[in-house]
Amino acid sequence: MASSNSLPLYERFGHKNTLHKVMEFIILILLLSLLVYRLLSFNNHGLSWPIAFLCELWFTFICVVTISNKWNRVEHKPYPDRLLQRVPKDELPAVDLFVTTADSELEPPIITINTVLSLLAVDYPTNKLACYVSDDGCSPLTFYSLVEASKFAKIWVPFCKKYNVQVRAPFRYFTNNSKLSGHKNSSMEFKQEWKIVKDEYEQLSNKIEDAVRKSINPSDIIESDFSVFSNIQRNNHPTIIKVVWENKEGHSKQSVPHLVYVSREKRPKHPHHAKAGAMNVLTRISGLMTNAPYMLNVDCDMFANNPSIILHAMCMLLGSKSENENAFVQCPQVFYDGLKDDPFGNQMIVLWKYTAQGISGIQGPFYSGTGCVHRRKVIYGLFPNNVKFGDTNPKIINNGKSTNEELLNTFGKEFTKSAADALKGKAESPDMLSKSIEAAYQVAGVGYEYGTHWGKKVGWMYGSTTEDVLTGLSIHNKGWRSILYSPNPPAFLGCAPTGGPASMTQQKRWATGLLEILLSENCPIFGTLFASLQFRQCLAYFWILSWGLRSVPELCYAALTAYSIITNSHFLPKGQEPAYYIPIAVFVIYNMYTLSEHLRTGLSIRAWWNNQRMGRITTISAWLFGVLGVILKLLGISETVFEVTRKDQSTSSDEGTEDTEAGKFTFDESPAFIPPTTILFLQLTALATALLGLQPPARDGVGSGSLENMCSVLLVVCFWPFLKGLFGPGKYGIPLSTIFKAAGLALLFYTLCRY
Ligand SMILES: O=c1ccn([C@@H]2O[C@H](COP(=O)(O)OP(=O)(O)O[C@H]3O[C@H](CO)[C@@H](O)[C@H](O)[C@H]3O)[C@@H](O)[C@H]2O)c(=O)[nH]1
Ligand SMILES: [Mn+2]
Repeated sequence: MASSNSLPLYERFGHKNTLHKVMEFIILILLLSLLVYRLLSFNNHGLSWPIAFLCELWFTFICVVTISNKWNRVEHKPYPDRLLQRVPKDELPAVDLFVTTADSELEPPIITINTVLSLLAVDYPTNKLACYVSDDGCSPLTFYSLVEASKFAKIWVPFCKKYNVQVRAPFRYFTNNSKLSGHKNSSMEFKQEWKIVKDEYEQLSNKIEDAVRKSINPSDIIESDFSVFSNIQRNNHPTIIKVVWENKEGHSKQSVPHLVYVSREKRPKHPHHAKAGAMNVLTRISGLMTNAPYMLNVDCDMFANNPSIILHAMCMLLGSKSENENAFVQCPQVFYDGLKDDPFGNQMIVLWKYTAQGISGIQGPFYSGTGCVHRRKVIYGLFPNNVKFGDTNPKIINNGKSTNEELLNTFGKEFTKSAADALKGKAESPDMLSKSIEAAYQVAGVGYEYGTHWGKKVGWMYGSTTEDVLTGLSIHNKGWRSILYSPNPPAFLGCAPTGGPASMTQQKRWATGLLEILLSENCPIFGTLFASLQFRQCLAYFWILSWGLRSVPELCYAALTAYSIITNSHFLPKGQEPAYYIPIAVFVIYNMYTLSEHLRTGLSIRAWWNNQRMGRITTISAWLFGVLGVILKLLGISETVFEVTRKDQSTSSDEGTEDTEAGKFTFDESPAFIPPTTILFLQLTALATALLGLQPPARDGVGSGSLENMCSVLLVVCFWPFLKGLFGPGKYGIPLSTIFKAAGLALLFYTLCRY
């Protein structure tokens, strides 16, 4: 792809942020002085002093890591026009598109097919794309929906390209443009086509809705295709691979990319490795069918919102100085129809902006599971120094040699040739998908991976419920870099979980998975010591992998607050000491700092507050339980499982009544709600003790003071949703059993404090 045209295909811009850096340093200095104060006054205080010291040591360390993470924030800008000038359209590299779904109830098929349709319609030559859908739910409904969607795609894809439609997920397109009036394009032809396409989409969604409601049996419709689904159990069934649509027309205005449905074999006694397992099967099947050198993967709810995204990603992957620089391009996770002011604190807008851009300036963003384009070679375990374009003897294992035997041991028999081709950069694929179906069945079986390196050295890595971070880490360990790309409009949009329980499930899984990595042989420290992970990237990984661990110091600090008031002792400096102002200053500056991050991102004060509050709630509920989950796993008592997050169907505008309720916190029987409820009870008890003058006399003359009281009030304010939950009806109320358990724990704590 050499060309005289030497303009770069993408550029990198740094952000200066002096004010933030100054604030970060002030906070760090204040925290350090608090530590010094603790050390100087270590004697004459009880047990609360060392506990507070350890907590503050942790907070200080996290502060240092955060400073490192955000030190050089960078952004990237691609130049697709330059790419198109340099590479003729039909010489652009092929890209395989992966969509995963796992449960047709939690992940309604209409959502999945919208994602698929948006991918099929991206602005990229259709003969260079192939879309593979993995269905771990083995659901005939999902399959039926895909078959119907592929028929609709034949008018949808050409329509989008002809009129340069911006949002190519039809459900979004038609809710945003539900009336033709006010549309930019007003030609007669457009109006007619728009109406036809809209009608067709309505029919499609009605069909799927009907099928979901069981009023029609999908098997009546395409019988022969459906027989394989009869009497099938989700967790015990053979592989099903169906070429839903094969593009035999090449690249033309009317053509639609290949679409393949895959439900890999599942057997109760064989581990399936959740999403990581599904991704590896997709990698192999696509390797046999199309073997594209690049692979995009999205979760079933993450539709392509920016039709140029693949072209843009290609700029960054093809435009690096050498091919051995960037392993993958990750787009931020952005959500559509996000609730106003982020009441559940899970839209992560500030996180993606400040932290991810910062890490982008070190070795590159973490791989976050969706909205990411990988080089296939990288997924096959290649090291950057082994990649030479068209290298005839690629080395997978970093010892300089790769024999056929190595390939066989690594990838398995049926896959040796495909892997060798991909590693060599040979882009030959069979001219007919159906020719490779038989081999595809073999690589999708439960037994295929035994004796190979899938999940260990190549492919998506096993051993964590956050397989994404683990897979990205193994790539960074090899010395690869990665790129964060945040285009406007956002590349992909998905659904953020709403309601308390769904958020808790997700956060618990993340905390578990991340901690699993930290406590395994994949701990990033080894990556820095023995492999090519940069030191600051190691810190960045530590920052995310330790999310769950944060619950411990936060819980201790909250408990100390109550303990001090109940026993009339103190763990924070007293009014007459100069150190009194340290915690106050930390509190004020830290909040100004986070507030300014939110305001600069265009978010409201309310959104800032919600994020602060949910930060505290999530940490001592879901994250704490994540830690417990890992401890149980380490003790061999239980296994960690991948619980899929519920994806709510888009709340359309006519459900206005629901809106005000949507942001309200909801509860279920989950034990994760016990610790926050307990903490709330403890603070209320403590404050009541203080207000009613029931505190025992202070032992050393200095009892609890204003700082402890302020802390306690602050905690009550943070846990306000739980206070309301004590009295809320139905799902808005904390279940009685949870309340009793929490009250019991609080009483136990109180008694232990007093005696
Ligand atoms: O056994 C499984 C379980 C899940 N999935 C798919 O994995 C994706 C992510 O699941 P979801 O429940 O939406 O989890 P989230 O917490 O929203 O996902 C984030 O976190 C996960 C790791 O915890 C990553 O895998 C995801 O890519 C990332 O978006 C979905 O497409 C699922 O269909 C499977 O294919 N098989
Ligand atoms: Mn998701």
